[in-house]
Amino acid sequence: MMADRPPHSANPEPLSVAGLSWRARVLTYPRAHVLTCPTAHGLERSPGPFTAVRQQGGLMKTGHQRDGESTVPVFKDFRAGVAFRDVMPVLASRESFGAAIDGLTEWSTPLAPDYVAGIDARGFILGGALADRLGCGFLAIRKEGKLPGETVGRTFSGEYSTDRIEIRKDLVPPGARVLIHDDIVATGNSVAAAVEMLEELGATVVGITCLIEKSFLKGRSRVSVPLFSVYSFDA
Ligand SMILES: O=P(O)(O)OC[C@H]1O[C@H](OP(=O)(O)OP(=O)(O)O)[C@H](O)[C@@H]1O
Ligand SMILES: Nc1ncnc2[nH]cnc12
Repeated sequence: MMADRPPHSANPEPLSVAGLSWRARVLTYPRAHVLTCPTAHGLERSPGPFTAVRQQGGLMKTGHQRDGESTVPVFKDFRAGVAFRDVMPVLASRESFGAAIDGLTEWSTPLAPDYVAGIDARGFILGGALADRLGCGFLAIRKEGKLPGETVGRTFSGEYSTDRIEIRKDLVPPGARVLIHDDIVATGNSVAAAVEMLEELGATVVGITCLIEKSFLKGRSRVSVPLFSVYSFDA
């Protein structure tokens, strides 16, 4: 099945992303291809271009931003002395946004989720785009007090704050296959709380994706489901 995704009419010229043109990326990850991807049904599939990009030293490189350090700058005095990684430049760049969503889609497709659950608030941005690429519904895991109706929730502490997150009970069918997405996994306590809440509702959490992982905090050890990060920082 080939592309049914409309051309990117605002930017018709091909863009270079790690040696791949925008046109090539569109053809590689068309909506129709994602929806019918053989791996979603347990068959083999050759690695896509994002795999090749990640093999070049472990960090995604784009034509404009050469490495993760410059793409995801650190602000040291922003929140309680934590090395705050700002995702906004990644999202602001059409190229790095596109390459990130390609990578997240490539990794998630074989897991065949029914829903992407994004964590309030930054997890909604790429989480929503990913749900659309995967042909999934989107579940909002919100901060305390934002959702009507019956909810389940968990309270946890992260790098710089203590928060409570909640999800509506009635929107998660028992047995649903759910992929969790957040912008950053630091301590891992947010995604661990999200896994617990979804499992309490009878869902199966098939995987976790994030844009950035502070791998030295070992957040992925807090969960027992596969976790994928676009950028991983070990300091
Ligand atoms: O792995 P952890 O240590 O739990 O940290 C990761 C979480 O911390 C941030 O949440 P914050 O409440 O600051 O997010 P927002 O700006 O998206 O509201 C981030 O968006 C993740 O949700
Ligand atoms: N170091 C960090 N930078 C940005 N967002 C975060 N959320 C939790 N830790 C963070």
